[in-house]
Amino acid sequence: MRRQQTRYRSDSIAGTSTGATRKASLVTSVSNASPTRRESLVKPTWQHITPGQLPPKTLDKINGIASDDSDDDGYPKRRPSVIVHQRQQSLSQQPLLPEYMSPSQLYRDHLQQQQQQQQQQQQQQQQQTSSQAQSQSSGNGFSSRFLNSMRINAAAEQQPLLDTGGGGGGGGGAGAGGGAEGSAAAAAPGSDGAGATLCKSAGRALIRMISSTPGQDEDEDFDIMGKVIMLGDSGVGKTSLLIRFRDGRYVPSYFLSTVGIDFRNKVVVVDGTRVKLQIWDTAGQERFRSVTHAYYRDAHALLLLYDVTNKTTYDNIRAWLGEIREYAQEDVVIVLIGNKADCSSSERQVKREDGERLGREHDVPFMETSAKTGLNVELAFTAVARQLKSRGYEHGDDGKFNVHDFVRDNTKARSVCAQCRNM
Ligand SMILES: Nc1nc2c(ncn2[C@@H]2O[C@H](COP(=O)(O)OP(=O)(O)OP(=O)(O)O)[C@@H](O)[C@H]2O)c(=O)[nH]1
Repeated sequence: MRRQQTRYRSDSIAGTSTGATRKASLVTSVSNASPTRRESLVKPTWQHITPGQLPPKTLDKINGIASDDSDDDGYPKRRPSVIVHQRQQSLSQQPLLPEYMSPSQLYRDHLQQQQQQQQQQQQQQQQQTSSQAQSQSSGNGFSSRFLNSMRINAAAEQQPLLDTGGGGGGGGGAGAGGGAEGSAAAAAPGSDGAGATLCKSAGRALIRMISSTPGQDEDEDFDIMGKVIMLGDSGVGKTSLLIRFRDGRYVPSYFLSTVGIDFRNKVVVVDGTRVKLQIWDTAGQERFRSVTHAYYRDAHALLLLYDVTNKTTYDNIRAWLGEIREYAQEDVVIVLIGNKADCSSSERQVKREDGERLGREHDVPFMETSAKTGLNVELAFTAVARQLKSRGYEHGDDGKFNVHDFVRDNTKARSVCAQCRNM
């Protein structure tokens, strides 16, 4: 299914959100930094990506990084400390949208665009209602079938995102997930590229705004809270992985792309300690990059994803690491994830060994996951939760948790799901 083509620019990483020339290097997520990690980082360069389609040829080489990442530039290094709360404390004061989202002109512009699009849709809807079953809508060229399917799709998508019951579902074939899939499949063939783009943005944006309404989990009690950000190219499966972890289900979303940024909370119990993960799902598309940069700085952990069926997303991991060095804290926990491990070997473009090598090179734990089958999804978030708990050692942990060992000991081998095998 066609997804919007995205072009990454190398200049998108040139500036900082603060305007300061920050050159602090991201040394490691653990205290004994390996010098090889610093030296192996290469200059971030983005490549073209067409999620869901065959990627363009990988560049022959990626440029070497300027080694001006010394720590003595005087930039104040703010270390994110794990927030330790007492039980029964509520998160109800949390803003619906964080205050530092509003200064982003990019995001405001985008919201404006969406409002215009929604107004257009409402007008279209009124026209359709008055003309009773007209098959083609007048005006901007989008068919009524397309617009209807978009509404159905938004409604179907909204349900699982709002559902905090977690109810197992799995499989993604039934209920709301199935509805989303069905409407997506119905809409796409009838919509041209521009239509698909509108649908991706408008549909998902609407969902995001609605689903950001404070939910029942805000009152959940916890001992430790950590902010986790999911990063990676568009289409690697960040949203799918989050939904799988949060709700235990897989929702195929063929042409819906995340707009801006959103978060979900989930409490993970680690040896009796309740660790609340505030998980931020970012948009992989380059046009939202400046929005998400603002969130790196106080993140405790980053899940950095690539798609094992798309080599370009793997190649871009180095550029992502460059951004992390630029914007995140030095001691942020990073977990490298190769998602869509359920897919067959004929679809696979990145070997597991390549992921392992990249992880070693940058001194970050690596695992392959599948949002579709659930493979290692819990592990990814549990590893982060354990690491955060380890840092909040006043709750009894000795602080000697080793995330590398934990991931290595608990990673399950990939399995190919029957559906993918038959694709
Ligand atoms: N086979 C398979 N498909 C997956 C998996 N995870 C995600 N997908 C599919 O990949 C596509 C993109 O998934 P998303 O979760 O929307 O990707 P994303 O990284 O959030 O994309 P952006 O929101 O654009 O940044 C969707 O069609 C998903 O159904 C997986 O583990 N296995």
